[in-house]
Amino acid sequence: MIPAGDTIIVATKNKGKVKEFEHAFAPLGKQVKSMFDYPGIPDVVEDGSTFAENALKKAKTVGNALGLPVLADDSGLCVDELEGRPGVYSARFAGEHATDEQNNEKLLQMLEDKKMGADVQDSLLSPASFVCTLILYDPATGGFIEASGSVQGWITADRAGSGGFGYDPLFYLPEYGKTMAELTMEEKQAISHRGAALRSLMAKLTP
Ligand SMILES: O=c1nc[nH]c2c1ncn2[C@H]1C[C@H](O)[C@@H](COP(=O)(O)OP(=O)(O)OP(=O)(O)O)O1
Ligand SMILES: [Mg+2]
Repeated sequence: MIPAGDTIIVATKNKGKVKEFEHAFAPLGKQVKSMFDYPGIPDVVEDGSTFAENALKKAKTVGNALGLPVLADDSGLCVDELEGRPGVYSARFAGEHATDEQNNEKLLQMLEDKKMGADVQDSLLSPASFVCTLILYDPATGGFIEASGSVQGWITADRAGSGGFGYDPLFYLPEYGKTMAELTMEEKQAISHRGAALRSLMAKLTP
């Protein structure tokens, strides 16, 4: 049930996600609308304990309000040395309305504090993974399809790159010798948690 028509509504207020969805859906001839196109829809309180719970809450709240099928994305960064944090709290790690920059600072600070005293002078601070859960929800039936993806890398103290968004400049991919923020949109889509989740969702939609 890929929503019919030439528009797909994504229940997000994140401009970085919007760009990635636009890039992914353009080849399918679908234009992306986001919460920037529906300013009347109130913020969804993301109080779930899993990415799936939060994605479903965003999808249902927005889909029911609009009476149209919507796609929602809940995603985040899970850092091994921090026992999986910030996880579902990634967006507000440094506070309720934290900027990407503030969240990145807090993450590096915590990891560097933790590493103090260790003899390793390594810029790679901890293994980590990005995780994304997508939900496509249809308010006409109440039904939804869920798909997830993840990608493994390392948190680096040597931040680099200006592409992408969020924690991308800190997320180092050893096999590329680059951070996620140094990849092109095509490259990021090919390996990212969101790219993987989108491919999984597509596979579930087209039997
Ligand atoms: O590809 C990514 N590259 C870098 N960082 C990323 C990525 N994907 C998620 N992240 C980080 C950003 C944010 O700190 C959190 C998502 O939080 P999340 O609640 O899903 O999104 P959000 O609040 O920015 O927008 P919205 O809820 O309106 O979709 O994880
Ligand atoms: Mg959010």
